[in-house]
Amino acid sequence: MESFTIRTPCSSANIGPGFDVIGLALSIYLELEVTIDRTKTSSQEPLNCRITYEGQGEGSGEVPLDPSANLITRVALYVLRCHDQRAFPVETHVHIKNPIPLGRGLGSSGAAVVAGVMLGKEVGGLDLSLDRLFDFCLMIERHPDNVGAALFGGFVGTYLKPLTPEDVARVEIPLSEVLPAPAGGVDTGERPPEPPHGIGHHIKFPWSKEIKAVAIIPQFQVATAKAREVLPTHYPRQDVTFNLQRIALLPVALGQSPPDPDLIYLAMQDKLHQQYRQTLIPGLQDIVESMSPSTQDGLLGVCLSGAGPTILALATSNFEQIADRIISRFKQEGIECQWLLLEPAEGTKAIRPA
Ligand SMILES: Nc1ncnc2c1ncn2[C@@H]1O[C@H](COP(=O)(O)OP(=O)(O)OP(=O)(O)O)[C@@H](O)[C@H]1O
Ligand SMILES: N[C@@H](CCO)C(=O)O
Repeated sequence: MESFTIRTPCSSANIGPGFDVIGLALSIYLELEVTIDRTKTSSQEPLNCRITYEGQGEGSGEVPLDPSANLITRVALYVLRCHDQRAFPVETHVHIKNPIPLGRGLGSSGAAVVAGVMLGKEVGGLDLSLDRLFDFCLMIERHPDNVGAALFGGFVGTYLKPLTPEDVARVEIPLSEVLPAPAGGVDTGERPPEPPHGIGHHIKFPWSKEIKAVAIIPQFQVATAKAREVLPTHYPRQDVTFNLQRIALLPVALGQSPPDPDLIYLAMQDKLHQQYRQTLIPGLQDIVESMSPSTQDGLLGVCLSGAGPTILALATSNFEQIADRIISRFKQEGIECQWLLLEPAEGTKAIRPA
């Protein structure tokens, strides 16, 4: 019996001004426990793959367990089919352990996509570099910040290379043509469109060891697609300049030891997405504007995590006090929250027993 575990961190995208650019991998991990029984020659399971989901896991009862409908296994099948493997090896079992809350701004879909490409690589015995896996991720999740952080780990800046018009057309292929058909769909035997080479790139930034991340997680979901629909298609020039000025500071400010709270607070301001998402996340604007290092000891800065509704506070101390203030502000809106103290995490790994 062959067995291995894939471990992928959650992530917080944007960190204020770095919309669709900056990502931070954080210490909650999606784990896939994978076994392949190579002694079997045939399987009763659809696509030779049985999925089980840890009972208490986030998304349990919500996430489909059919391998042609589950995001993780659909992504793995996409990678396999690009390499002329139509199904999983006989007989594959994927047990999903997921503590990452879904639709909360902690990169659950990014983690699922990254875990999926790694699953495809491992079960298919494919020789694919992390950079090539990033290309596959970007055919599915079109903004690079969450998948870049989840794949490579740490605090990253991500960027897309300018593509030829032909490649632009290829990356804009509808998801339905990239991912295998969901349950009930017919396998036409066709090869899906492969990603162009080197679509996405990343650079790792230093992270000051003193800085921890307090994640305040409201008990409601905001789908990323919805949180992108509320954004304008055009921005005033002064708002773009505002973000450019801050993005130039952010990686330097968060890498300095000891951290400079006033610089970090300034560097985490945003005018491109947070104010528009207030319509979906009651209290958001007040939370990011009302707390600062001068009113709260230990605080460095506050922002929306990804597309929300989670709030990310960066801090060096007084974590519980900071979380309590944000939780009580959400309470005024009738919203309950939980909070977690998180640290930067390493990237995705496939771990095989020694
Ligand atoms: N472990 C998982 N297994 C299968 N599907 C998942 C899993 N995790 C997330 N998903 C899918 O991703 C969706 C959530 O993705 P969405 O992009 O809306 O939010 P998010 O990734 O949690 O937040 P953000 O992108 O703002 O950080 C879920 O509704 C589900 O369809
Ligand atoms: N950069 C993305 C992250 C969410 O997945 C956004 O803010 O929409």
